[in-house]
Amino acid sequence: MDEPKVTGTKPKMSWTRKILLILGFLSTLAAIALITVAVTQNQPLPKNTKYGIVLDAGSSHTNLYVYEWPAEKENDTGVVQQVEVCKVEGPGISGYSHDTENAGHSLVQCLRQAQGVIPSKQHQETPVYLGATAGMRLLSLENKNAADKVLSSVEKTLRSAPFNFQGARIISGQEEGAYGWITINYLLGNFKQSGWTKLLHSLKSVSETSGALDLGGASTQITFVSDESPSESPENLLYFRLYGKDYRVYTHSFLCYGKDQALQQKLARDIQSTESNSIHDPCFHQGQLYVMGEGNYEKCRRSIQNLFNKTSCPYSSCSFNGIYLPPLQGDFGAFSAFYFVMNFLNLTNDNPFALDKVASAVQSFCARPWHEVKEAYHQIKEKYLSEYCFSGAYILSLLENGYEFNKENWQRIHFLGKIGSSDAGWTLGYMLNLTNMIPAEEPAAPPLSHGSYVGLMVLCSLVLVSVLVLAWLLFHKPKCLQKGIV
Ligand SMILES: O=P(O)(O)OP(=O)(O)OP(=O)(O)OC[C@H]1O[C@@H](n2cnc3c(O)ncnc32)[C@H](O)[C@@H]1O
Ligand SMILES: [Ca+2]
Repeated sequence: MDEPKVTGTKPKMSWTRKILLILGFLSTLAAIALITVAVTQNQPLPKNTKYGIVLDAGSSHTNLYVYEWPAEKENDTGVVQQVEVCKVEGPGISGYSHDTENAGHSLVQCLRQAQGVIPSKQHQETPVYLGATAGMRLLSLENKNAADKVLSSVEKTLRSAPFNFQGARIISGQEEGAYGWITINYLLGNFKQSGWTKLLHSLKSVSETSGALDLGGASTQITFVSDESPSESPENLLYFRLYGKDYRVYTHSFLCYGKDQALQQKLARDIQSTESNSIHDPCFHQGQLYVMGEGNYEKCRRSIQNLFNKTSCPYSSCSFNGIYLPPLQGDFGAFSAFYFVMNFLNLTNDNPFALDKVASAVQSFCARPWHEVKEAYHQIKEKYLSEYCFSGAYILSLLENGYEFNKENWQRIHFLGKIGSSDAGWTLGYMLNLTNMIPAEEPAAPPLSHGSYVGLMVLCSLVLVSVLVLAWLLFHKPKCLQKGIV
């Protein structure tokens, strides 16, 4: 058998193989360079943060909120968050009706605090808004001139701050309700309508937004999506188109049914109905000063119930005072004094209690003598402490007798103070609206994030190298395999 001839010269490489070899080598180098550049050089751009300030000029006090958000994502839902809150010293601005000049001055310290939070080079571009609520609504009804002077005073101070002043005005009860509803649903991510969330929402039969219950010092609001059609009371309806979806929202604001005004209404009734010189009030702890507390929850509930006129209703259903209320729909977020009081009584939904348990907890608290309560909670401001019994009973009356929550739907109320880092309240929704940050249509899909971009680069490079290596192996079969010699 002839042996294969062995010659001293190496077999010559074909041109195709040479080109492939060079290409393979260059591609490998390119892929290594790409990966190195993607991982080491392509860092995300420095964060471009924007800021906004809203002052909530409530009846009991003013709060200043600073919000921040990434500039490139401002139209996304859920990206704005609270970074600072400053409680203004002293009363709400309506408390300056006899000292109007000083209303503005009271805000100076909190404005300084905001200057410390926001980088100075961004002060001029940062919008600042002030919205006044029920205290100023009442003052404006009683004394329009004093209310105007208070507003001019706060405007003067806000204009002299280094921010971009955008207005100081009294907002309506409907706006207060609507912006509170927008705030909590924005923060809860209920407006998110992309990918899986969209699919889930379309499968869910329950309401996909949460109703809002706000209890202030001078007014209270109830706001929720209502499918009741046609509405018996169109003036209570608002229509929104947010992130590509339509919402039909019922809202009502009850002036004088905030917890301070309700207490005043009740005490005024007590005074009218008493013949003696001192008031015996079942809503205050026994032994309390000024008002002779009786610590009687049941009697307290009965006397509060008189504040809600349920005798006439021109509609198929009413809350109270002849105001239309459609059937309650979905879950509710209850904030401001709803939360302060229930949180103090340890009755928030972190440990959900049935309605009768809540009532008996308030009952036992009311029954404790004042000296014992004062000793047990000496760290709590006496004004708040002395009123928790009344406030607990008032909240239950408002929810049960006013809005007709019952033991079946009670668990649908969630008492919440904050959502993430942001306080629940109307201010965030107000700013989102005024800065056009809640688009009517869903924003276009965002471009790739930095992480996804790097990942994709690495993956493409690896695929490229693998393909070239495979091609090389196929073309570069050892001679023996090509000739079928094993
Ligand atoms: O909305 P309006 O009616 O204008 O009032 P407001 O904005 O001033 O009302 P808040 O929600 O700030 O407070 C509601 C009530 O709760 C009281 N309050 C505030 N902080 C509290 C706390 O920590 N504990 C108990 N009560 C509190 C406050 O005095 C009011 O009576
Ligand atoms: Ca308020």
